[in-house]
Amino acid sequence: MAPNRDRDAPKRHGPSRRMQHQGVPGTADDHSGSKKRKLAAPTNGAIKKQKKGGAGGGNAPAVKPVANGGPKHAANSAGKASTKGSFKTQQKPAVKLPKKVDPLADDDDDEDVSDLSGDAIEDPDVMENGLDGIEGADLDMDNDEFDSDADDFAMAPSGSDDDDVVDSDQEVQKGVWSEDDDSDGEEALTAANIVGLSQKLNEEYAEEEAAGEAELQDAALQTNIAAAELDDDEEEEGGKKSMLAPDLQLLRTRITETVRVLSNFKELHDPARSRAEYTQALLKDICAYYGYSPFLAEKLYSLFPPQEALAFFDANETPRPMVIRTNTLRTHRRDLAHALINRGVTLEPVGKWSKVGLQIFESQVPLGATPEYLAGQYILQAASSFLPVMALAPQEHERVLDMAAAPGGKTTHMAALMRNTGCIFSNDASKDRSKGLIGNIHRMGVKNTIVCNYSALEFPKVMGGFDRVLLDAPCSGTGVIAKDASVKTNKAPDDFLRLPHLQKQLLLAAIDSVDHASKTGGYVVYSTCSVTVEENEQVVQYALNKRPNVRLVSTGLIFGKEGFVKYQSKRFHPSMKETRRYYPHAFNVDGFFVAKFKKTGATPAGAVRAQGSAEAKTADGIAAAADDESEVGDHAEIGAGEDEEGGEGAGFGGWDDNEDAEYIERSLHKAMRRKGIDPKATKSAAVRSLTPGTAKAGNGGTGESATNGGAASPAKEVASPAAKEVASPDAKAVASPAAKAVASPAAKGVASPPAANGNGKGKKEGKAGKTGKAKRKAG
Ligand SMILES: C[S@@+](CC[C@H](N)C(=O)[O-])C[C@H]1O[C@@H](n2cnc3c(N)ncnc32)[C@H](O)[C@@H]1O
Repeated sequence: MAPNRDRDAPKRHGPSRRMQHQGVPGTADDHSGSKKRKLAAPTNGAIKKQKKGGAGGGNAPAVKPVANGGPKHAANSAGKASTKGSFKTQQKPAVKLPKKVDPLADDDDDEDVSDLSGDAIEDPDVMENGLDGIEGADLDMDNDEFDSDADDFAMAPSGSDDDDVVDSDQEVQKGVWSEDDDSDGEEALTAANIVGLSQKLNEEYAEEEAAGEAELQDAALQTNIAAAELDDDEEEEGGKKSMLAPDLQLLRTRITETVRVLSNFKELHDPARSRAEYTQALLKDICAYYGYSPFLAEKLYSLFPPQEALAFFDANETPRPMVIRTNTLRTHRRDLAHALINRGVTLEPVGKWSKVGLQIFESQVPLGATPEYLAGQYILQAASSFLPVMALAPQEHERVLDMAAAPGGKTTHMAALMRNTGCIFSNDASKDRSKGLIGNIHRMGVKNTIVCNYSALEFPKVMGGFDRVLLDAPCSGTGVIAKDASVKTNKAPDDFLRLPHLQKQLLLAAIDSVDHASKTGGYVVYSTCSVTVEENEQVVQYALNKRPNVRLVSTGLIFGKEGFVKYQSKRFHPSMKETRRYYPHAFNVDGFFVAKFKKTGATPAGAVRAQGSAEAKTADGIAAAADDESEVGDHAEIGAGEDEEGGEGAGFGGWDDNEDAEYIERSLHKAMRRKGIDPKATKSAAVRSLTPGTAKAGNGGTGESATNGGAASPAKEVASPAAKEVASPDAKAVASPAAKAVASPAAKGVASPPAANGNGKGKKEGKAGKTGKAKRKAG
């Protein structure tokens, strides 16, 4: 039902969304909030960088359409202002591939380029591809995306000015992409791409024209449907739905008109109709036009003012641009661009905010099978997925945990930022998805990563004391509807209770796994590819309430909208402004949410134990779900559990059992059914032990209860030594018993007897939790 084209929509001025730059407009500077660390300087005649004048100077080269430049194809002036001058050359697709031009002049602005020894690469694939020199770059914020591994790459001594761009002689020797003349840099990329881009734009335009024509003809045929007949009441006649397809053009017109009225209600509304009536009518039309369930349409609509909501729904009809992330462990963006352009790929830098992303416009070759791909020089990754890692900003030599890591887009990005030093524990609950994770790690030359397969709820018992933790949480995927339109109809109210419940648990586990005393870190980043408040601000607020030892800090990301401090009747902590929301209509990236916490003190052992008890109880369900393909998608959730209020220390708390009991039960039943057990028919002790009511009366699932009999799960072997070895001071307090809990039947959930320790403690901790809540409650 969702239309592909929208003739009535206000014409976009500028390139189609696919062609638009992603993220921040070109005028933005580099990450302002971040200290930039520079890398090695050039050894042989550094390539000087000349900043382009004007706004967006040095931004990605623009490619203005050459022909048929109607409004739809006007260049995105904001993002591409700096490159207007280069356009003339595009008119001559004789494509004199410039001999001495840097195609990615933008890279020069921001990256430090080291001189690298040409014979330093181990990977034979890389050699085969003719990349006889690999250089790194200082790419994001305060992170350098170079491989500093001395075995692989020889780094030249540093010494350049921060703003200077340096490059190796090797690049100059490549001729085509010489940096000698930076002023030609943008032209070079433009020229190199222009044939493809022009052709693509012309084709797009022709396609749109043809589609428009067809739609007009359709509309002419359908004018038998009067506008009034589109009212739902009248759509049904004699209990039968009209057989006529809804007139999309009429619907669109009516949507636009209703939005116009709602945007200036006082002046424009019909006194006979209330605002609520207008809104209801609009939502019905939105459902009919875009194909959403009424429930989700309303949920998403309520996030924005009417006009913006419409832009959001529209943006979900258009795919985001395809983006690849350069793997700076293997190559340099400029080299990669060069290689791909030579293969007939039309591309340009993703935007000023990233120095590793390349936006793909067109490709003659499958991008998942090029020699460069197979050599691990890049990964196909949505631009928005760069953001959580940029916010986390892992440093070299740190210990980092990626809690929900498969298929590894963010793990491999982190490894590049850390230049393959330190250690990343890359965890995912799904064994199947972990295979892809392992594949990417190998392909991309990542050497500092240990892959594990736990439910992340089991951290920090498995191990703790990390310098940084990324929780890219399983979510509903309301930010990626353009990719997965099934989200429009397959989400129910239940999902927005069950998923947040799991997300809250995971976030507490993430916080408890971080070493607050880390000299370099002590940070947690929470992200989702969803835009709902339930999965974002509400989860973050929950963590603030339950863990007074964290506070929100700036993500350091230079674009994105502030998180909500207020949403409908809900009020969040004022620091929620530090979180960032991303929308397809605003930034041409997938919908996303990023929050960054700094941990300021240890989590009391009791709080961690209480948290752990619930996780242990549901571990079996989690394991079952983890390998259930039907459930595991990029935004699939695995497992949900319960917890008892617990933990030592005022202000710390576990779960609000009553609040969550219903969802937990449902989730447990679901897990049972997946295992082929009818939860109703089999009222076994095991099932009963998992139900919220009985569990509460039990032993709390602490270390003690965990040792009670039964065969150890495979987790035991992994968990015990690891926990002993690496637990941090605050994790240490709980490491041993907790590790046991992982290994024990309690961890397997159904097999363990209910934990003791219940009510008295629960009450006490509940009170403590309230104290924390009171402290944190937003004004
Ligand atoms: C949004 S995806 C992660 C994407 C990944 N960070 C990346 O960049 O490639 C969410 C992941 O969470 C995993 N997951 C779901 N429930 C989990 C749990 N309880 N513990 C650990 N991982 C879980 C899913 O298997 C899925 O791979």
